[in-house]
Amino acid sequence: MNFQLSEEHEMIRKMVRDFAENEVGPTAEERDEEERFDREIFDQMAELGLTGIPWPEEYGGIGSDYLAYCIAVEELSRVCASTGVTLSAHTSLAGWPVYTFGTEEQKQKYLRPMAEGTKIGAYGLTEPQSGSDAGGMRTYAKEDGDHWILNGSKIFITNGGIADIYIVFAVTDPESKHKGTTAFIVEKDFEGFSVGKKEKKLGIRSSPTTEIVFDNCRVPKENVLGELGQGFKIAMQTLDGGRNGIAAQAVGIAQGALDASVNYAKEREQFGKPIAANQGVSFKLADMATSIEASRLLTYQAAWLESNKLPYSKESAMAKLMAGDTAMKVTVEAVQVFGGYGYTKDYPVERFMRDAKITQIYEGTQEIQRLVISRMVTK
Ligand SMILES: CC(C)(COP(=O)(O)OP(=O)(O)OC[C@H]1O[C@@H](n2cnc3c(N)ncnc32)[C@H](O)[C@@H]1OP(=O)(O)O)[C@@H](O)C(=O)NCCC(=O)NCCSC(=O)C1=CCCCC1
Repeated sequence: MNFQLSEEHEMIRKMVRDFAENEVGPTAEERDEEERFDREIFDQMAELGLTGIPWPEEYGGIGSDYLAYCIAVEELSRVCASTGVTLSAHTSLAGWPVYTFGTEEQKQKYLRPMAEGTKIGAYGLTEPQSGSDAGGMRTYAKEDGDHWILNGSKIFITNGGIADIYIVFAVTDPESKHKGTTAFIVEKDFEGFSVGKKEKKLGIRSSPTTEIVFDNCRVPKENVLGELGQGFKIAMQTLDGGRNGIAAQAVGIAQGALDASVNYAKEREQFGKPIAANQGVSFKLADMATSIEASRLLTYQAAWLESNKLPYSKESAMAKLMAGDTAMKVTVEAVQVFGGYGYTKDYPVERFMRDAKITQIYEGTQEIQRLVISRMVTK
């Protein structure tokens, strides 16, 4: 067993950290305030190869692995969780299903531009009536000659409105329950596709979250992803890998909050000494650091398993559960270390705290992670 990252992984971490600190961090607070997505940052990520980390060069990627991708999401989220999730949804939720289930033609047409970063990807599963119960979706697809006609809507779509390519799930055979769902690749310019309401959110405010609407949306038959009726399994398998990305995002948020807290605790003096000299503060920092390290190890393990084509559904759910709870706990503690200043926008910890909350909700709530884990440990 080797816990040392490879030279390639260390190099990717250093490259992304430099980029995050110099290009992403300085505008994070402003973009959060203005709820503004910055396409230029995405384009810079594309130039660095970050938009296609795990995909082979033949599909426009840099041919690295899922661990390198998680390290990138972690480092981005250490300064800006919105940028972290933009990359996570783009890679894990849009790129992955095309790479795994797409035909050669679909990979060249859709994965390549996503990997090269000329197009942005998104994933549409959740509907107003079906969140945790993903199988309860109502978006319906009907055959019409060479096309499928989609009707319905999806909500809470990360990268909604900025994405060019949407991986969408719809019922093609209502009689067959889970086996009656099919995955489609929908382009933003397809007739009948539109972007609906944009959400105003507590956190990850510079990552757009919207509704997407299908009003007799015409999808060519060659845009069915995988087999007819295979959609639910594609959706679930996609989420397994997506959870690694969100676990990495949570680790990054928590690390950013810890780093800020350590610096502050060493500088801030009360009663004639730095507050870090008090065990009431330094023990908090010790607990924060320990939970982050445990979350990181679970996350890297899940990403390593995925990279090595070993089963990882349980491990990715565990990583997301542990890291999401850690991010929430650590960021609340970070605000406490900063005291009154932590509650203001003069320091980043209030943003980290707001951003952390979503990691306990999306890509499956913590309760759904427990459901997935408990089903696997009791089977
Ligand atoms: C886990 C879950 C609650 C399960 O459901 P049920 O009990 O209805 O389904 P069940 O009876 O477990 O299964 C049906 C078939 O499906 C196969 N399968 C299940 N998991 C998997 C899997 N992991 N891999 C392969 N096959 C799977 C299962 O074997 C069965 O097949 P069979 O009929 O036996 O042939 C599922 O619904 C879920 O997960 N919800 C959370 C959604 C949720 O997480 N959104 C998140 C939306 S996206 C999002 O939040 C973000 C997007 C952008 C970025 C940020 C976040």
